[in-house]
Amino acid sequence: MNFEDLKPIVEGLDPSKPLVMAGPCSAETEEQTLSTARQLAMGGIKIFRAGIWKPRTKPGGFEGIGKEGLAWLQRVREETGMLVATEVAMRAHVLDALEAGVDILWVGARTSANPFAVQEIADTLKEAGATDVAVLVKNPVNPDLELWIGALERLYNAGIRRLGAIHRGFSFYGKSIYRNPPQWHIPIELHRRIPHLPIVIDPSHMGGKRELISSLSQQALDMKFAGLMIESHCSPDDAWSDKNQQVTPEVLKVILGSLVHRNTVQETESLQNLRDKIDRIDTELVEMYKKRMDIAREIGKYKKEHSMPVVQETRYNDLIKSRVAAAVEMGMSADFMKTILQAIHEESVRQQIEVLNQN
Ligand SMILES: O=C(O)C(=O)C[C@]1(C(=O)O)C=C[C@@H](O)C=C1
Repeated sequence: MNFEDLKPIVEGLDPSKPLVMAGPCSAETEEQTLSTARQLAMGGIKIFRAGIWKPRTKPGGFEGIGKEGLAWLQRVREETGMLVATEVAMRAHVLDALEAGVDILWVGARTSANPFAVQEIADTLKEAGATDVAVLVKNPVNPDLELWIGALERLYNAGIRRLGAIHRGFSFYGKSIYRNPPQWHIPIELHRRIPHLPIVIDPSHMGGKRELISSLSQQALDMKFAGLMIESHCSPDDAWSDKNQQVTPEVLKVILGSLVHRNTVQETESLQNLRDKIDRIDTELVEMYKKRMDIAREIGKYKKEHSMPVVQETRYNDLIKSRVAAAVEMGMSADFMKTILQAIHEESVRQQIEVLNQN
């Protein structure tokens, strides 16, 4: 599926600028919704987001104001002229949101991980003849690119052409500075696979902390993603959900104003020279890997003759330790070097198993 006939998420916005959606995690009261919306509109925001139905991890928390909040979104639309967006997770949400004239629906990370729920949303939109509404699909909580693409395909098959993706980072068990680590290679691969699909970055959910919003937004722009969805609340510390990751409209304006837009497409000779150097180094690297694999195969023969197991943990651990230390010394990250060594080791083991199985 090539998604070639996609339409813009919304009409009338400058396509050379990132699309910015902002608003509170949840619509809590009419006053909080409208006050936030008015301030955002004054700051130049054109798309207002607010959660009405909130899929929370555990029961007992604030699960969204429900249908009542849709009337507040309608008021936001009428008063400020902003477009409005909310999350839908099932048929009833879709029907209520469509009836209220919501412009953009998004499918949340917990829902996009469930093909039955996504299909229900897609079928409901098709049955309602609402294929011109914009739908953004958040990545599934787990880093499964195919599942994410599958969700997009279900909506595309239902006739949705104002389609986009939202990258909000992936669930993670353990310690990380991020609430949902970005794992940028996954949205980069999504862009490679579906180049026409706009991908909006959600730094609020990625970082989980307001201090990280600015740097994550800058990274998103530097990687040329299509837009940003940032949580903004008129009084973040009093928010009923996700208070740590929301900023006031005023702070949001400062963050957006300080982002650097690197839009130059012109390529000079000096850039070409640098790229030529990288090409040569990459060629050398590939040749070096080949040499390394040839030696690994020789070791494979030795292991076959001496009935030694292929994986040698002590050697492998020593090797990681020394290479990682050297890389860190040279200013590279330990994770980067570990990832490379793991990939090399995997291929080395694969080659040796091949040797072992030869007659
Ligand atoms: O030193 C060995 O025994 C090897 O087979 C080489 C090698 C490697 O690629 O560096 C591969 C597999 C082992 O687990 C350890 C190291």
